[in-house]
Amino acid sequence: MRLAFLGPVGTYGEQAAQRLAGLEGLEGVEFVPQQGIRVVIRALADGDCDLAVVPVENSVEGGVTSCLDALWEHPDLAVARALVLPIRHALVGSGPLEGISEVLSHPQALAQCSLWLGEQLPQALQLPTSSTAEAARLVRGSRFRGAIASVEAAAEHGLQVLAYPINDVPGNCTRFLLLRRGERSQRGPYASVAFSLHSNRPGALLESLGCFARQGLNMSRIESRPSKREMGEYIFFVDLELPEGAAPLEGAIADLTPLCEHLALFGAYPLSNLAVEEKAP
Ligand SMILES: O=C(O)C(=O)C[C@]1(C(=O)O)C=C[C@@H](O)C=C1
Repeated sequence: MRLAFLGPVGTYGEQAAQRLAGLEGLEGVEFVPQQGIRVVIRALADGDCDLAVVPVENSVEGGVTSCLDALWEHPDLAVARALVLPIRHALVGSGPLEGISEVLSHPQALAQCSLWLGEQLPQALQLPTSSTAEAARLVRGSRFRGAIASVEAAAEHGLQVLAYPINDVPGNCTRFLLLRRGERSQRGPYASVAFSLHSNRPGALLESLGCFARQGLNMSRIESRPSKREMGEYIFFVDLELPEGAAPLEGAIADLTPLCEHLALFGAYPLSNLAVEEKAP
């Protein structure tokens, strides 16, 4: 079984992929690194891989927009499981911290460390890369370039840890999804849906959210993304808690369907939260 993740080795995506494969009880998994989140999803959609792991939301920076857009574009993909991973960034490199004039990393990681960078390396140029581990790979051999990546990525790519932890919020964590092709389940403690509405009129969004409220479903997240067709037209992404099985979800979807131009259930699935487990005594 081939599992696509955001490469190269040493990304948080790889850590999440290994944990999620373990939680699914999968054996003999071949972890296949890819060059970007959209490429990860395409590897699954095109049949090159059987599973994919992608980040969907960070506790500080919010939704990973490329993941949300790709889910909307691929109705053949389903969410099988979710995992919240604590994210503890390090500044890694080969020279002393004082000599660093360029910092490379994934834009999400640069944003998650922006206060630290502003205080410790205010003059350094910030350069975006396709992943944190790619940044680590690129700074090898340089004394003036540093990367924001995990401590594991530093070891993987033969770099020193120059500062740790450097994320601005101590509880920084990212939610990852395990995706597969095929039917989207309606059974599980969490569900993700997205919809676009027929009409842009007063109360239209309120009416659509009422479908969840009437079934007693708690929304754990709502986020809108532009439809990309015209200004002011949106797709709404909603995560729901399903404490009482599939029936309330089926009821909500039945009520919501006539209000929507397009409605997609990405699946109902279990979620493991390693950030909560880390805090537990
Ligand atoms: O670059 C990585 O290591 C990733 O796994 C990507 C990613 C992201 O896209 O959010 C994952 C976790 C962190 O939030 C920072 C970067």
